[in-house]
Amino acid sequence: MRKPLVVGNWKMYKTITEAVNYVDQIKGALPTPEKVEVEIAVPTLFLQSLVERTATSPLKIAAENCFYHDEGAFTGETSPVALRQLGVKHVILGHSERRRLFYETDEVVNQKVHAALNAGICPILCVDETMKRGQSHGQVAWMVSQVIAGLKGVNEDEMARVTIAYEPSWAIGSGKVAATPSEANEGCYLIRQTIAALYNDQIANRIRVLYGGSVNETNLVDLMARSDIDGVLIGRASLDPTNFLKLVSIVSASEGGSDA
Ligand SMILES: O=C[C@H](O)COP(=O)(O)O
Repeated sequence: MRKPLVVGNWKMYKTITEAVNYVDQIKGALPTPEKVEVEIAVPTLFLQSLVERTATSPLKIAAENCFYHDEGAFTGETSPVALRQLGVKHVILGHSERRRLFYETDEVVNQKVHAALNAGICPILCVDETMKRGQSHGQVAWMVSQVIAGLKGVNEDEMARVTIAYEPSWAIGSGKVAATPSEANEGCYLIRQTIAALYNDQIANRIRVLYGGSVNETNLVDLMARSDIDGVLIGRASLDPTNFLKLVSIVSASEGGSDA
């Protein structure tokens, strides 16, 4: 059984005051980490302060991005080694917003995956589809190609630290147009099949695959009941602490559909 993982992605929202208030509000109210793992990915500016505030809490703080070199003349970038030293465990890589707005290619994402793994950080590799699958079969091939390219050179041992997030960009950010639970599950299933083909069934059954895109209170129960969805990456609906806690409790109460 794969343990569910809930990751709130704040993107570029909140001030440090809002961030601290939010974390103080939820850090003592979460289910035990044996039932569900809960993280929030926050802007780099807030990492140190929030990691310190959550040191004894089940809430973990993740990074939204990192660079693919450990150090050097890279103005404005964030070293994965420095993240690790802060106590950050997960980093989101290859989010569709970074691919689209910051021109991150598959090669860049793959370099970042390696840099994170080498630094001792667990990557959450995001893969995307830009339009509904029924509208273009090429979308499936494209999504699968991002999995293959993003994981190029990652060995079997390292795969134990990788999480994949299926985030169709047509479902991101609207709060309304989510993938249906069966579409979301199909995307996660395809990713798992790709991992089985690239590695083996054991690794495919062990890896956590998250769904992201307009997750909310209404669709989360159904999403979590699906066999290949091991958790969620939540943007907009994670911004309000009370709402985020509600979503975490839905995942915690889910029986989980995972097969492994
Ligand atoms: O990282 C989170 C995803 O971009 C989903 O965002 P959303 O829940 O606002 O659609």
